[in-house]
Amino acid sequence: MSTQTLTRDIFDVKDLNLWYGEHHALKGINFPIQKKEVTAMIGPSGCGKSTFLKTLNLMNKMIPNVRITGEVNFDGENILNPKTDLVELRKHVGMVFQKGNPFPQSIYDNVAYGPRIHGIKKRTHLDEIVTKALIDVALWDEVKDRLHAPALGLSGGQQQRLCIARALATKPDVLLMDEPTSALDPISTLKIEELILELKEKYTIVIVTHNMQQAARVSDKTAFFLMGELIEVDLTPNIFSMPKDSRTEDYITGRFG
Ligand SMILES: Nc1ncnc2c1ncn2[C@@H]1O[C@H](COP(=O)(O)OP(=O)(O)OP(=O)(O)O)[C@@H](O)[C@H]1O
Repeated sequence: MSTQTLTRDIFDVKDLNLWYGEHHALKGINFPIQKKEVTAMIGPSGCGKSTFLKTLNLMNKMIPNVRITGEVNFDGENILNPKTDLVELRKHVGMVFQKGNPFPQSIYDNVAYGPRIHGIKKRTHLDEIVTKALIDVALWDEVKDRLHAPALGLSGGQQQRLCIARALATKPDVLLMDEPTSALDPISTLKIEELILELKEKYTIVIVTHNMQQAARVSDKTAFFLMGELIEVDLTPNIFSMPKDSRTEDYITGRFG
């Protein structure tokens, strides 16, 4: 999969539909996502934000009874094509979940996990990758003296930064984040938000958040989902100050959801 492309859209999603059994969870989504921007997805519970996010690296492909139609073009290739190599795709499109979910291994082994899967065995090379990823998430100073201690001994906020480091260690192009701060205290949340703003220099970030202030603080574009439909996507200040659709306005002004 080439990481070179002439267009600024890293994803171009066309007429995407997804069903869980009979339930039509994503309805005709058309959504270009631009490189090196932060795109936030907001909307009431159950509107399909996580489902959409997971479709970008096919995390939901293995769920029984899922049917997906349309196109999810990543770097010019439709990943819905059955030939897509999922391990390779997830190397390029990493994911961070709601709650930091480190493996029950050392801090070092958590970060080295992805590179090892991709065949990197040389200790000096792994050391370099682990150090860089931990520096990138501003965790290095806190853990450099205990790299071989269990990752589960870290605080919740540190665990979440470790999981971001683990995702960064395979050098992805895109980082998908599913409510990455919902289980964190305000200070840890602030650190992750600062990190997102730094990471967007190098990565494309797509984030699901329930926190509209967070979307306003960290994202360049905001997409509003409602009952499986993408109602509108625009520059974040436009969505929060002059949304085009009355349903977006009702949601952001707290009239429902
Ligand atoms: N594995 C699954 N099997 C069946 N239905 C599912 C599955 N995952 C999600 N759904 C359904 O699909 C719809 C969209 O769910 P999704 O998790 O994408 O919404 P969301 O907007 O991310 O919600 P929340 O904000 O509460 O996390 C919901 O009705 C949900 O119940």
